[in-house]
Amino acid sequence: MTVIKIQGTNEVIDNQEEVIQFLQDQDVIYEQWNIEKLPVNLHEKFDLSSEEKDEILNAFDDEIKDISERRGYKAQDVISLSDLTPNLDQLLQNFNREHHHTDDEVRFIVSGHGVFVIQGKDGVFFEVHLNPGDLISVPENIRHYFTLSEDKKVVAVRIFVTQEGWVPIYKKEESEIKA
Ligand SMILES: CSCCC(=O)/C(O)=C/O
Ligand SMILES: [Fe+2]
Ligand code: NI
Repeated sequence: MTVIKIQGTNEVIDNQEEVIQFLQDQDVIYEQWNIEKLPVNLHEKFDLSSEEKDEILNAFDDEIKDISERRGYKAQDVISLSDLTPNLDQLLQNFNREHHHTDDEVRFIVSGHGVFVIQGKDGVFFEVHLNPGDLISVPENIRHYFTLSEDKKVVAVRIFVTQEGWVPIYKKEESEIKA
């Protein structure tokens, strides 16, 4: 179940229809893909060989092709973050710093959990708590950051237009900096 928490308030949205409506109002793409397509040997597996990463991409090939045709994405890969990941702390420190990208940021959660914290249209950040089978796209130029959940591990498919459009831009635009 995907849950949204509005930061700085006690507001939690856990009704799935309301979650979908909330994200749609924020122009955040949210989809659920059938996670049962993941081969059993890869369930909750975090130390992945490049062959196993390809197996994940193959398992969701139809869905990846479909969204790529709809949205113009050109490439995909698989990222795994867990205590087995070299430089996990450094990677998490970077993901955890507020930033934006010039392309949208598409992530499909395969195993584990993750939390995207996204700046809403009213300026208030909201947390999206994601589970296996959830796909999210943070819109281009929208400030956000990412953190792991309590299990501290995730496998995700990353789908993108270009590597350049996906570079994190940490600094805020001058116009966004309040005096
Ligand atoms: C779920 S993938 C890890 C987060 C990430 O790749 C990213 O770019 C966050 O902004
Ligand atoms: Fe990002
Ligand atoms: Ni769970």
